[in-house]
Amino acid sequence: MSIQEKGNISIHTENIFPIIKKFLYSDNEIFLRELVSNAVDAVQKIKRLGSLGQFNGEVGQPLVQVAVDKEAKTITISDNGLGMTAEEIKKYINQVAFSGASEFVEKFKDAKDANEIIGKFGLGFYSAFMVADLVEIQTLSYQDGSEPARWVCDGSTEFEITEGTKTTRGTDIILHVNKDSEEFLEESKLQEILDKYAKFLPVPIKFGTKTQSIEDGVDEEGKAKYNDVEVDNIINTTNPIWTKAPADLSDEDYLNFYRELYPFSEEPLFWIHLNVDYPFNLTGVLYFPKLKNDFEMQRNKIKLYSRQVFITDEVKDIVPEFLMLLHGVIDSPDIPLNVSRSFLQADSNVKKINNYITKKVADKLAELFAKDRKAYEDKWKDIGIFVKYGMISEEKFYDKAKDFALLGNTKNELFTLPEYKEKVAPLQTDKNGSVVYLYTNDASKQDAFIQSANKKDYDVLVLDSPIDNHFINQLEQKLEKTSIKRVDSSVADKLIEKDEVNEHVLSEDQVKEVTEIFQKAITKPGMQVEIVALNPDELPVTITMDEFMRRMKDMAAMGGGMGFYGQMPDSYKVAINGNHKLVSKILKAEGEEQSNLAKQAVDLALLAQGMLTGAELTAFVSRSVELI
Ligand SMILES: Nc1ncnc2c1ncn2[C@@H]1O[C@H](COP(=O)(O)OP(=O)(O)OP(=O)(O)O)[C@@H](O)[C@H]1O
Repeated sequence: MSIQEKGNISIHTENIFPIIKKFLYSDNEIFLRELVSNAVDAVQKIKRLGSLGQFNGEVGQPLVQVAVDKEAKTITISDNGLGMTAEEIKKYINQVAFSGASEFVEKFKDAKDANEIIGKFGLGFYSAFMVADLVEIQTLSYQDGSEPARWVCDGSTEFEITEGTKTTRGTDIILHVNKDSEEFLEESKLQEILDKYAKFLPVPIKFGTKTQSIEDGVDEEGKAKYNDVEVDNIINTTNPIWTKAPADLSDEDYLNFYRELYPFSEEPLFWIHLNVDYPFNLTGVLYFPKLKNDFEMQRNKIKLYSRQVFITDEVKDIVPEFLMLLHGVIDSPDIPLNVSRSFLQADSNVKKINNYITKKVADKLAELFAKDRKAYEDKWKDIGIFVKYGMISEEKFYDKAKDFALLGNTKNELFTLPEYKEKVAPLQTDKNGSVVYLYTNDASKQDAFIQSANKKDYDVLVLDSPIDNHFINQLEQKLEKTSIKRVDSSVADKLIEKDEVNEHVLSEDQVKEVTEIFQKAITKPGMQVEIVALNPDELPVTITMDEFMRRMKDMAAMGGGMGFYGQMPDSYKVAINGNHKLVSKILKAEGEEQSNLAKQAVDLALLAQGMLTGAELTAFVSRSVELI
């Protein structure tokens, strides 16, 4: 066989392959994605040429094959696509689409992974050199009178084009796998990579064969007979549901697809089919999962595809942050995959896509709410977190969600924001005209406070998830004339300040005396005694932390830039109900009996707050035993 041409791949300066290898080593598995998608492209091109009447031959059954030969240490990717002439190889393969290694290195400085550069430089084909030290192309073009061509290159800038041996239309890419990459000669490894990147490619991809049991007539007893036969192992589904019209799909189709993507997950709550072609192209299906407690585990479950080729499951900048817990697939050829993250954030398509997804999610929730409120309420436990997170982080989402966000109270009733305001405004408006919403973040711990509030016919919301602190702040900013207080931030009578005041039964001197007695009885630091005139039915002693102080401390603890408050010692109010009969009893008592009664009352209040521990708890128990 005579050599037709020897030459240099047109890159200036030195060899780029060592650079490719060095920089891209971490995800060298993408060579298969690149070569298989080139093969798929070639098959689709011949189909298109056929339908345009520019190719009159037999298009045949489109097929891409991946084969491995362990002995020869080769991986071959074959297609029956349009093939290439020797001229085309020179044009498309030899002229690497950038001007040189120096530009490459310059541009690649900020890139974090191979994805970011491979496509950008039209290097898809050359990713083969990440795993092979010799790459061979055997190809036959569809064009009339074409000769088969062979190209071979050992990873230097030198190549060789000769006559080829291919007798049917299409291309074989043969990789002679290098020493470091022998793991790719394992079928299981290749299967895994194909599953990851090629599972939904639009052309059937064959990877070896598999045994299948098929029905073959009946036996003497009339029972079906089965025969084991070898069939092609087609690794992909060529038309996944996101490429179809929603009208052609049933709920079962969506659920099956979900099961295929996340085999061991619980059923999703509902889903949204995305489908736009202007001003950007995007299709996909997003599922609302049933949330578990471990949110981190559930992030990064959205897979990003470009024309059915898997690209990444890091969709952080494409999907709004608050929807990162959704699962599913997004497919868009319009997302720039080959640029750095900071560029992505500024990209106008990405912004539009972000807004579109947010809007679709809001519309879907509004629709579910309007169509079947009961079903929506049943799901609220799971979707509440998305909705609240969305309301906090995206203004536009807040505006839509304010009509379908729900607030739940300690009686397990759910209200929309307007409904809740209407419910509580009559009783819970303070003397300044502000409506006060009360909430608990731990209903069992704050039970005594909840009961006191309920006695006054106040309603208490349950806002006990980690996101609720932020949600409360957001609501206060957005809702007019509304303040939100934790139910234990004050004694019930003072939670909502009214004009009417309870009469004190104590004289001024008695107030002083009671204050002194209790101050002596308290051993914990940071406790402020205050004598208040409450309903005689209320508890004699109540310990509270001021709402403002508590929030500042919570924020400091979460690293919210409130360091100053974080360093402040805890400070509590000890409210003594001057109208309680125990207080008159204490006033009448003397000496040790008096101080013991006061101590006992304070300890009971501490106990109710879960603040009585250690030696103090032990002392309380012995004192209690004495008293009974
Ligand atoms: N299997 C094939 N059959 C026919 N032509 C091919 C095949 N593989 C590669 N080519 C040709 O070689 C060109 C270069 O391929 P390469 O993968 O380097 O870049 P690309 O596919 O154009 O872009 P990218 O892969 O970066 O998205 C292709 O555009 C195509 O014309």
